[in-house]
Amino acid sequence: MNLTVIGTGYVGLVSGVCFSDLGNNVVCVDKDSPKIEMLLRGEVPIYEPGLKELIAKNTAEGRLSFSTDISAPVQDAEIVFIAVGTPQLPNGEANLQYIDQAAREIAVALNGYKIIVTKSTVPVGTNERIKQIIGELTTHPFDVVSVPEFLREGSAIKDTLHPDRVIIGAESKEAAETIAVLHRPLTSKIIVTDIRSAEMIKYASNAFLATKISFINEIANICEKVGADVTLVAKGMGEDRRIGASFLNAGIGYGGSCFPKDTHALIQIAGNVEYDFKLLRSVVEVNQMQRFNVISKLQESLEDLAGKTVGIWGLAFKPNTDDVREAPALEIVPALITHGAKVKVYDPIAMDKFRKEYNHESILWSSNAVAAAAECDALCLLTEWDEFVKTDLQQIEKVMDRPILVDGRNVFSQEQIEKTDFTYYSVGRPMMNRSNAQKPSFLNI
Ligand SMILES: NC(=O)c1ccc[n+]([C@@H]2O[C@H](COP(=O)([O-])OP(=O)(O)OC[C@H]3O[C@@H](n4cnc5c(N)ncnc54)[C@H](O)[C@@H]3O)[C@@H](O)[C@H]2O)c1
Ligand SMILES: O=c1ccn([C@@H]2O[C@H](COP(=O)(O)OP(=O)(O)O[C@H]3O[C@H](CO)[C@@H](O)[C@H](O)[C@H]3O)[C@@H](O)[C@H]2O)c(=O)[nH]1
Repeated sequence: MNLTVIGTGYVGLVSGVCFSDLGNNVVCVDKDSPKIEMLLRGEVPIYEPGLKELIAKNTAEGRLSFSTDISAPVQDAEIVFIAVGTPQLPNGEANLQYIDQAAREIAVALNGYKIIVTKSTVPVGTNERIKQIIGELTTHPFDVVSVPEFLREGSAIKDTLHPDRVIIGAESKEAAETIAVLHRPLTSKIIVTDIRSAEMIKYASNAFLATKISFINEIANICEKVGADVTLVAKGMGEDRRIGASFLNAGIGYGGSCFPKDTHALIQIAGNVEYDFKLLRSVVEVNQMQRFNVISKLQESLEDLAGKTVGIWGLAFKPNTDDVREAPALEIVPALITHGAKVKVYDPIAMDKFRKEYNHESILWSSNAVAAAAECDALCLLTEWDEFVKTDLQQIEKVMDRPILVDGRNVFSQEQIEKTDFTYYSVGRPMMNRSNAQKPSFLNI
């Protein structure tokens, strides 16, 4: 099929590239000309494992191209995807200005029947709004279909090529069938719904996952007070198939471009119909507090942070991405500086993006993990990059001024810590050090 994708960000680029890899002809369009120029030079504007290779392969085979012009690609396409951003407005609602603009541009370019697929995450009723905007500007026939996207950054290609399910929200049976045919090579689990339900499935899914994270983080906070270990608790809970083991990793809370904005948007969607989504408001509040547990633990171990040097491992909101949108590091690093600390930071990929969002004279930008730990009074792990997880902690403690480690993602085991002199704080697990003999863990018996 001939496809055009409007918006060449994490979702549009990955979807376009994967559809081309399945044999479709795809044009990825973006109004950001430096981004398109990079792609035309064979460079990739975002970091996503495997993406560069897949772009090179499909451009070389002539199925994938890039453009800043929307007209010709829309005219040549049977299906036009909208994958533009829907960022958060100050009041929490989704900003639909990019959606509206894309809809107007598609309408003006139309030259005959097309299916317009919304992949962006949009509030309930937005696809009807897109239909109205386009309908007012064209006499050509078209259908609007909602196909919300569920990919995760860092595993976006795998998620796109092997989705758990594909949701198709449509008014037209024929349009739904065409979109189902396009997705059938990816999965047999295709669920067709009305458009409003499809829009709601996306927000409800993200809100539920965010709820799981805030739930386990609160359990972790209680575990710390009662002397239980949240990793064992999560393991025990997760074996119950009704609960499931995923998204029960306690830590410093969720970040990223989706959960924070989509939970706020759903609270607003509910509020607009006079429903107070109390549970979700608490999920957001718990998440906001959780990241500052790192600061409390540093204060517990160092007392006054003024004049201390703290190493930070990880700036991206999760591993395997360069995305720092709503990353916990963007609040933790400034908070440390406000308390008077010097901060040495290192991330394998996200340093440049972080620096664009936040820079300060109290930050030392380190070139590797060991350098970020060197001469520090304490070290905090904020993102569980493999590089940190596989580090030799004995080497790290040697380069530090004081062996204090705050692990915001629970990546190190009791056995690893016992081989060191670290005073080790994690989330929902007991503090460990040489003088604090731990009860054995029974996890592997
Ligand atoms: N990032 C994710 O992991 C993810 C996953 C699922 C769903 N989503 C949703 O998908 C949507 C896109 O997210 P993203 O992270 O890919 O955004 P992004 O900010 O990375 O990319 C959006 C792109 O759209 C372009 N754009 C905006 N208006 C345009 C127009 N009129 N014409 C052409 N290009 C235009 C921008 O220049 C930008 O490059 C959002 O609604 C988001 O909530 C994101
Ligand atoms: O047990 C867990 C799982 C995740 N996280 C955190 O939650 C955030 C989000 O992680 P993840 O969901 O893996 O990444 P995203 O790329 O933000 O993907 C989410 O948001 C996307 C955008 O809507 C959806 O498409 C995906 O299905 C949804 O998982 C990150 O900060 C993680 O560190 C935890 O703290 N504990």
